[in-house]
Amino acid sequence: MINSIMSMNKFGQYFHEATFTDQYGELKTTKIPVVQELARTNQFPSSFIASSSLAAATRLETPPVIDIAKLHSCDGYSRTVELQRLAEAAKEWGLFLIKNHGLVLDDAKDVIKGFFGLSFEEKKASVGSYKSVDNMGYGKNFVKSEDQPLDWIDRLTMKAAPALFVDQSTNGLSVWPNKPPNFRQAIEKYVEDSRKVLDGLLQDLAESLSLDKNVFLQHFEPRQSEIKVRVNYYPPCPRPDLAIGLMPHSDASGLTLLLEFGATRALQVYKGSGWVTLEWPNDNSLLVNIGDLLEIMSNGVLKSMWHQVRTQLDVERFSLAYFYNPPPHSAIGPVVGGSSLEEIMYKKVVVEDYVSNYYKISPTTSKVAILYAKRP
Ligand SMILES: O=C(O)CCC(=O)C(=O)O
Ligand SMILES: [Fe+2]
Repeated sequence: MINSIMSMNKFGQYFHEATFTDQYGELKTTKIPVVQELARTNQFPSSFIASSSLAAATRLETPPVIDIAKLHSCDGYSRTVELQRLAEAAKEWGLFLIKNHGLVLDDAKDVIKGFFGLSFEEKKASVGSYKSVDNMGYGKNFVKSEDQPLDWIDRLTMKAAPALFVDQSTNGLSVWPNKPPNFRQAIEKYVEDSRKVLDGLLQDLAESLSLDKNVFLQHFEPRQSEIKVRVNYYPPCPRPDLAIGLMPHSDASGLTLLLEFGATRALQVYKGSGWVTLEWPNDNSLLVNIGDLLEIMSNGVLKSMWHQVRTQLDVERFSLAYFYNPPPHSAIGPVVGGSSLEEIMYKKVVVEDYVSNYYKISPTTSKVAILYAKRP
């Protein structure tokens, strides 16, 4: 198998162009092989060998499962118990699965499969071309240099809200694919329906911490809050022992809602002192992550998680990560419970400043982006 490792310049045919600002402030463009095309021909360029050794996760665990029906229940006892479980999950794990959320996932899954089922040329034509410095569009995220180890992933990122957003960095080009023809409609429906679930969870999370139920939600102004949707495709990988699907990171979001299908046991979270592989029932469950912004807003009581994705030899995997953020120009800071004894861990930050610093310094080898908001 090892002789399938080849140098990158043999893969000139199918590539993404990643644009980044180098250490001297100059705009650079580099060519990145398209992993879906490499997987088709069972090729593994050495540029995909991860920099750190990929120790096998020692534990396989199912994250806490929160029942949305119980959170909405008229039965006060059921609701109180579920709120308590929610608080424990968000504090200890920084994530939880949700069930009985009422969301229909089939159309979103179908259009995602449909897009990645197109040929490379069709995919490129479907989304247009634009600079990817802002990590939008079809390509790769977090590419910052020509010699950085690459993730075994192809990604498609769109801004789904505010609805009328005109993005300067894409020079007016729409980053929504026009194939499959119902792609945008299906994802927008999923986004709008999910927003209600996330708004409810923001209230439930506040209540579970004995705070006023709107302390978090009030920052997510409905017309200006920002929603980015990132569709991740991890094709089968010839060397899952050497490559990483998605490098370790925390999300620079308020909340992230994650839908996965295809391979399971791929997402890992750093918990305690090691990586835990998440065992995820193959049903309608979705995963909710606490992002850095909610960690800041909760004064560090809720934790954003450090996570990564591993690849598999013969199974492909899809995921849709939905990043829910307060409006870019708004300022967020810790909401405290009213006790003057509580130590304030974070300062106020403007959301877009936080996010742009996050992208400026990523990728990082540990959870340091949040130091930007730490009080001295
Ligand atoms: O694919 C996954 O399970 C995780 C994706 C993710 O963490 C991200 O897109 O930020
Ligand atoms: Fe993530």
